[in-house]
Amino acid sequence: MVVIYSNENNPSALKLIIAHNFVSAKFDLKLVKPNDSSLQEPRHLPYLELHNGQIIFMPNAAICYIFPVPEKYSSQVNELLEWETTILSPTLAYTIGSSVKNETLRSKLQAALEKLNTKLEKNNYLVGESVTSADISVWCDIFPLYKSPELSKEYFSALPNLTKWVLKLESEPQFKNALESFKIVVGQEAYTALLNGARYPPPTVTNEVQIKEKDSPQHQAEAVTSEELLAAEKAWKKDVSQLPQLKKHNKVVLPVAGEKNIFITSALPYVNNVPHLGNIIGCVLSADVFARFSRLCNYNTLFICGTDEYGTATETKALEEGLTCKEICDKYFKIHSEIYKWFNISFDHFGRTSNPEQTEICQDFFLQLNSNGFMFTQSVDQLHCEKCNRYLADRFVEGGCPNIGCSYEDARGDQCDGCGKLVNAIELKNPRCKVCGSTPELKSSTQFFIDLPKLEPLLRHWMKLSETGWSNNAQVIARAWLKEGLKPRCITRDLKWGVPVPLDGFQNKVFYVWFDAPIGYISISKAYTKDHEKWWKPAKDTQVTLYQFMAKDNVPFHSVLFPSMLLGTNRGYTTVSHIMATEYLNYEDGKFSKSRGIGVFGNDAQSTGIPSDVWRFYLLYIRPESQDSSFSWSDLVTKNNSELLNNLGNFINRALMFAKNNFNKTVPNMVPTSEDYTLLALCTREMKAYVTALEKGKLRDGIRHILSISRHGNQYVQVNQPWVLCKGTEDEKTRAGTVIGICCNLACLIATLLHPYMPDTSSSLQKQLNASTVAITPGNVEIVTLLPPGHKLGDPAPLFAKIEPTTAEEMKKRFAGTQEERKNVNGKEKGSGNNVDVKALEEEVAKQADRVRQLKSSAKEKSVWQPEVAILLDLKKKLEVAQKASAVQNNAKPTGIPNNVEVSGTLKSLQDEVTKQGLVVRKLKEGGVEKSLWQPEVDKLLALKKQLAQVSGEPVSNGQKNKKGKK
Ligand SMILES: Nc1ncnc2c1ncn2[C@@H]1O[C@H](COP(=O)(O)OP(=O)(O)OP(=O)(O)O)[C@@H](O)[C@H]1O
Ligand SMILES: N[C@@H](CCS)C(=O)O
Repeated sequence: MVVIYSNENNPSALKLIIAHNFVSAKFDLKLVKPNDSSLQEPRHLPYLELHNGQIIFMPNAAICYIFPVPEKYSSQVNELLEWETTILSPTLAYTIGSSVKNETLRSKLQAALEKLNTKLEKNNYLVGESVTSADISVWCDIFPLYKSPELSKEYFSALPNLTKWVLKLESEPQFKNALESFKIVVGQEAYTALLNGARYPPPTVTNEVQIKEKDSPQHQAEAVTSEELLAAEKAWKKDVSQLPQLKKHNKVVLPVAGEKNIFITSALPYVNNVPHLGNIIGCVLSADVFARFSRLCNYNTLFICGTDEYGTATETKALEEGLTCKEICDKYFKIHSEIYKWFNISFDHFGRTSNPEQTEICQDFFLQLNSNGFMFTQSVDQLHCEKCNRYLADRFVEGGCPNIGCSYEDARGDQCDGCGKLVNAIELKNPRCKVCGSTPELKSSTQFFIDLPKLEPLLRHWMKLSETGWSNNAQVIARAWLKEGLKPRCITRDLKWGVPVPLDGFQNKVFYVWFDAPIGYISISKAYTKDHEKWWKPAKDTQVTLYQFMAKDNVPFHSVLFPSMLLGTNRGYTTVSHIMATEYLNYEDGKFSKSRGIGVFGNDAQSTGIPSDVWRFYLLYIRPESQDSSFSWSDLVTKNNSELLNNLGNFINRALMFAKNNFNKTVPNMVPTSEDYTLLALCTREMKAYVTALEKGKLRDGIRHILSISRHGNQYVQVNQPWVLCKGTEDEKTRAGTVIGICCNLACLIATLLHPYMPDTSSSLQKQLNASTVAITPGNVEIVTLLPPGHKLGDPAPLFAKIEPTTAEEMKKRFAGTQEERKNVNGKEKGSGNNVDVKALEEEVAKQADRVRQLKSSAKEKSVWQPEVAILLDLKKKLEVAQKASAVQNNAKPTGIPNNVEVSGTLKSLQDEVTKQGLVVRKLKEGGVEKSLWQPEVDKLLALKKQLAQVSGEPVSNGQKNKKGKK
């Protein structure tokens, strides 16, 4: 059951109730007292508690969760919601809620209402043709204003569209019903409550709470307790020379007795393609943020990963590219390594499962489990293709889905993309070999099985002790597996590419990829250090905590199969204590897919010119933590421009520029008042919540707490107006110094907190502050004076650049379809379409060149025009490809193709020919035949590839000959 928790009269709760009235799902509403000790930290009311215990605190996020925004309006709605949070709501609170009248704020409120009035000139709703979250949120803000006759007269009399809209919504059943069931106060009282913290109820009774009314309006609509205030003051005055220093990172990290030893792995990516954004956030990026945070806490941290190179995913790719499996692994290992480097993933070691250590450890594991009685053999029916003379691994066979109710024709041998369910290859209807298309036959073969039912009692006992630290989905998935009862699992295959089974009679078989893949964690750490057993079999006085990051589909293997293997050896291996599994990231509401080439891939991200830190930020901001989430280009642009540029960047740049221009790049003398300690107390709250979130692996929440600190900072600057104070009396000048000094210190704190999320930005900010990263002490989170008065700052520079909103549409177009289709530049094989594409691209290039020229001549920073230059270069490259392809089509047959190779006319059939010829070459090479026999076939393959390259405009994908430069 989803529950809305609120105190009485809370206007933000009204928002959630209205949103709830728009959907059929039924939630519970629980009215609570702000000082109820069972309230979830940080006790912001209202909040939404989901089925899985997840809490959503931000009212706008909760509205969008309850009543999702239609995709096509998401960017407009998000922009309005952002404006509501940062401008409308605080302006209302300060202007109407404060007893002190302020003309500047009054006109700001008037301007905000006028903006809404203009928006509603031609429309019935703020966005689109029906109510969205934006209408609900804004309406609840201004309804109490409209309901006060006096205030209504003052603010609404000249705003007919806005008035009409308020009344129209009030009469709609969802609004009417909510107002009847949940009373709110109207008029000034509503906004005073907002200003004084009704929205953020304090944890203790009101008389202990500092609610201040001064001459100027408060900078926060929140209250802090006297304890929080005292603690903030004490921390600020602390002698910082005693603080723990950040430990130096050892070249080889080993666990140490008595210390916190954190061992982190991220799922080992297959080498069947470039990783896409889903793979990146699901595994390596999430693990990286956690590893960086762990190092910031001075924990002894080891982070390893590597490519998962065996199995049919590799074989399929090898066939597709006409390379050997080894060549595919080498090629993609390099590509993966480069992409992760670009994303700044801080592995201590990035290895590969094709290393010799893998064979040694994997075979040893098997023999040990076998001798412990956890293996048995059994005859298995498998599909065999006579024509290819091989057993067909799951990925090499396709056919009709056997699952009831699904009629998908192209189900894979392991899983059906139509219904998403697992498939047993031998049950496929009308199976066909993916390589040659012929119908395979059923044949028997003896295989090894791991006896999971026999291991089940050990596993159950272990799981009871371990699962509490797992993400919720990991617990649910693992329990579901156990509930069904474990079944034996076949762990050998009749394939060549893999770790050979080390037993007589089985030499032609290899281990199934999911038996060997998790062993990769051990072999990769062995490749990193010969002392790897200190991590895997720690001494009695040394505690190692293993965190494993992955997406949900990997959970069964990490929660059931691998632990069973480890327990079954009975050698005291370290087992996982925290399975940190994400849900799935979707691509603009479709599914990312590596094998099908759908979505944005690591190299695509690089080619956009958007810095890797912005990618990291956005992926973490939308991390699919408790449910699937969607990557959307327009949302990426909105979040960059609102959160990074307008919020975070604006706060930091404002503070540092002000210090440069008015205080000679030096932290001024600071004389903090209780108002400043209130700010510090609020930021301490956010910092504590940040540490708690990160410790639990709630990376998505962590970044929001950093953004809240800069939001507090922006409000503080806005209210204190140091630019005015600076021109005033000596006291006012001192006050300006205090404000700016505190802001520089908050910027320094942000630089540290940002390090796990945006390492480049963090170090660039540190350079601007002339400071270094400080350690975080999770047991004692406080804000100290990191930059004392007199500290010399560096040179300020903008941290983020605006991304033009038009970029979203451009990128959406550019990355539509599959990787293959993109390479083909909008379907060259359709013949006449080509010249049109060339023309369209020429126009795009001209337009983009103009944009770049204008930006450069407007003397904007390089960081502003650089992304646009990258887009231009990419467009030019595409144009060149399209021009070449167009020339090929117009000339019927490309030059340089030997006569024995026919030009097939279509790109698709050429690709098929390359795949088939690749298979012929591979079979000959792997079959050990003489070079004189396979060389002519290699030549034919190269000629075909060349022809394909000319038609597709892509460079020839090299075989060894090219690599060695012999050609
Ligand atoms: N959309 C996604 N969101 C988050 N994690 C993902 C997503 N897709 C895959 N992963 C994770 O990335 C890793 C590699 O996945 P995999 O190679 O199977 O990619 P894939 O795109 O799902 O493959 P395919 O569609 O080709 O079967 C796995 O740990 C998987 O859980
Ligand atoms: N290669 C697997 C993970 C192995 S740990 C995957 O990418 O899903």
